[in-house]
Amino acid sequence: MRVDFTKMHGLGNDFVVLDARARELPAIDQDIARALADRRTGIGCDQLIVLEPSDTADFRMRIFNHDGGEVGACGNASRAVALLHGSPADVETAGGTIRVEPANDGASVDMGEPRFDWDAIPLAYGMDTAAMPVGWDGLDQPGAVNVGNPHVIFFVPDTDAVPLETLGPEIENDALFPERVNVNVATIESRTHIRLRVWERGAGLTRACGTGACATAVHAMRRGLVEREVRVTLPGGDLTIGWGEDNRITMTGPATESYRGSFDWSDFA
Ligand SMILES: N[C@H](CCC[C@H](N)C(=O)O)C(=O)O
Repeated sequence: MRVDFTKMHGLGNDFVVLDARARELPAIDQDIARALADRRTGIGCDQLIVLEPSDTADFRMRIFNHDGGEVGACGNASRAVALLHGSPADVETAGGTIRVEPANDGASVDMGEPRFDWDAIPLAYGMDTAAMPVGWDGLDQPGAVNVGNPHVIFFVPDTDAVPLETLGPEIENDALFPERVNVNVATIESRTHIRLRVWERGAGLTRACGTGACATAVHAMRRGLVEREVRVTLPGGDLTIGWGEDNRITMTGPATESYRGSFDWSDFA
């Protein structure tokens, strides 16, 4: 069975997008997702995105990390899907329903409301998620926010000085995080500018993480460190994050279609 795909990215965080809204695809499992995401033997991407019909929204977006794990949110992919869809839409995800609005060379996404309760992150036991009494090798007193997926956020003097390639997986897989976690290290450059690097759960170091930018901005706002709209600079570029009086997070930034292709399903199944 030949299957079409669209290769896309948001600030270098890249995706293989399969559109199963008009044509049903065979069942996708962790093994197939991992095989397609593999950069050596597959098509290669940080996340595999599958669009499907939905009973509760305009359509459904399923998100599989590079390691095959299915997760609840992907900010950069939400903008890519907005560009692909071409008009405003409500999109069902495992982490909640979001609203995407395509704009010139990207999109704005209403990512919904952040969750701060320890058991909504989730954490293995109760604590103050605005200033957690934990630390790892010089990274301490983080915050935690769920924006459809779990994030832990550390403020540091210099994001580039943090050995995220070793500390990231250590924290990602710590027993404190029963569903693992995305690890954010951020520097507050000003009241309207944050610099951010992310070790992503199930994908490792990526060029950008949209939900990481949302979680980090909201945590910094919660601590009173920045205004309610900030520019977040990731290795791949900038996103604008707002946290409205309605408690909803808005993320605005670029999205890019790289190329279109097709593959034979039996090569990966
Ligand atoms: N690694 C994330 C999913 C992708 C998030 C990131 N690519 C984004 O743009 O939000 C997780 O396991 O929750």
